[in-house]
Amino acid sequence: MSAAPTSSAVEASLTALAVSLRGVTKTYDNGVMALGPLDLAVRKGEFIALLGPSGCGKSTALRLIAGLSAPSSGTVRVAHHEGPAQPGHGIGFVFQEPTLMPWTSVRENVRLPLKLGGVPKAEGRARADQALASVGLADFADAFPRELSGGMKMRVSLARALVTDPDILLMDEPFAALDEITRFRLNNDLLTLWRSLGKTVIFVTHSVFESVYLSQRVVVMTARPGRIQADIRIETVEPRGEEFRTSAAYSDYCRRVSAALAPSYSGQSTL
Ligand SMILES: Nc1ncnc2c1ncn2[C@@H]1O[C@H](COP(=O)(O)OP(=O)(O)OP(=O)(O)O)[C@@H](O)[C@H]1O
Repeated sequence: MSAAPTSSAVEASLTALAVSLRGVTKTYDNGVMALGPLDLAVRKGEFIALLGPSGCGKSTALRLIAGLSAPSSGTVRVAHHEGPAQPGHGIGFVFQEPTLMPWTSVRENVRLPLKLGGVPKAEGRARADQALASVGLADFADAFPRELSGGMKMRVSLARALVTDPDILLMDEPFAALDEITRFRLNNDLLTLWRSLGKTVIFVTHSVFESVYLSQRVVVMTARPGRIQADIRIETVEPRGEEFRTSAAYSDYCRRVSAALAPSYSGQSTL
């Protein structure tokens, strides 16, 4: 019989978690049961992909983790915070749309979270420039959003999420609207950033290929109400790069993830 874990061992395993959802459900006011019960644990520094059919509750799960919405039951725990997370505290959110303010510069767009947090202007500008440099846009701080391509706008959105130096980055289909070449480039740049910054990333996507390429774990969700259908660890030589995309291991993982996803689509029209 194995010995019971000591309290310090339990404490150590808890502190290693960035996010934990236990028995979480979400039913909206209109009666739609979007989620759950959902159990999910994400370790600090881990990069996970949440993959599932449209409407299965992926965005709902991110909103609960971000503290933008409350669960109907169960507990959401973010790092050391019990209960609802405080928006903007330790969490950066990147949406599918870059949602930039068209009337002001790229630098001011990135500085916004710091401005709202009361950070002095000079410091905010310096930190915004630093965040822009980290996403390869050092030369575009004075440009306006209308002057940028779709991929560049998404980089600005990423810089804005990083400018507060959050521990956790929540990304909701950020590259879905981009062409494939731009998307691949952003995938690589995101991996480079993740390796250098050591943040926990939860990345929502519809794409099996993207989920396998980016993440250490692909969490496949069922159709609504979203639960965990499969949790697949992607083990490969790190740091992974373009050669991973064309490897046999990559194809094998994509097949496994697709097979795990298939039941979530049963009964749904594919038209
Ligand atoms: N504020 C809301 N009020 C009522 N229903 C909602 C609300 N937000 C989402 N829903 C419903 O909850 C379900 C889950 O939505 P959610 O956006 O979380 O799914 P998703 O997996 O992110 O979908 P997609 O991949 O299409 O973006 C959907 O049926 C959606 O219509």
